[in-house]
Amino acid sequence: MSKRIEIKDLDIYYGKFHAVSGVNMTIQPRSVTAFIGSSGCGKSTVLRSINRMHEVIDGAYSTGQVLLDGVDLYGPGVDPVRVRRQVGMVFQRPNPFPTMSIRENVLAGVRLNNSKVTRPQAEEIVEKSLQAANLWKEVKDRLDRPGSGLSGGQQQRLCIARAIAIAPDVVLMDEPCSALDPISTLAIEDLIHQLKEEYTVVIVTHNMQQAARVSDQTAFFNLKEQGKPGELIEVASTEKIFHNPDQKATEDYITGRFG
Ligand SMILES: Nc1ncnc2c1ncn2[C@@H]1O[C@H](COP(=O)(O)OP(=O)(O)OP(=O)(O)O)[C@@H](O)[C@H]1O
Repeated sequence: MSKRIEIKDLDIYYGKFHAVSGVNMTIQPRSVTAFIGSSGCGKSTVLRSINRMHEVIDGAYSTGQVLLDGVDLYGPGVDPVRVRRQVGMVFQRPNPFPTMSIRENVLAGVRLNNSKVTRPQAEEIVEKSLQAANLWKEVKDRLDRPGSGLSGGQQQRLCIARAIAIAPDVVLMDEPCSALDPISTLAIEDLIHQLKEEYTVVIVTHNMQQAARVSDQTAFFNLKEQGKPGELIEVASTEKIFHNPDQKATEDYITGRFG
């Protein structure tokens, strides 16, 4: 199920270092939002705050709210492990578990959440997730072979299958194509278009054309100056950000004048 994300007055710290300041934005269900901006402005940090992943770093914390269909992920009593079940994540480098088979890679998160999954249920989840990740046809005859034997692009689609196997509400992607060749990149971009039919998708990308191709909404982050926290400068439809942004800094970045 796809859910709406609302980020309210979000500040994020790594110990004493104030990494990101005052982020406010809404992300609609069944849409793709791209985070763009120069290196170090906090895109990955904000992305990771949407499933509380930044908290695994010692001393990291945040203030403000991240609401999923109105429920604050940082509210009292909310278990971060539960949050990570609702909000899946795909990383820059494909990271299948190398010794596990393709089948067991898809099921890894499912088994953590529910050890009682039956064999027929497991088979159904494997096929459905690999179909949804556009990988089924390529691997259906070798589900027992190691995930590490696949190409880089296939491994990334396997990681996407693993992320969606747990039926999350949101899929986060941190530069999912940066380690891939152009053909594999296009396969992942096609997949992102399909994923938004069922999920809320948020992607960090350094590739402007990719942001323009895959996203409905774009958020531009920037540093006011070195040493200051990153800020959300502007968020709007991708069409507007790329053709008629309100802020000069956005226009300068889009047109390659800086960043
Ligand atoms: N684990 C960490 N410990 C301390 N500081 C960190 C950590 N991770 C990130 N930072 C700092 O937080 C700021 C934001 O980093 P972040 O990785 O979110 O930026 P980014 O916009 O995603 O950058 P890039 O585009 O280079 O990936 C940077 O100053 C970075 O050095």
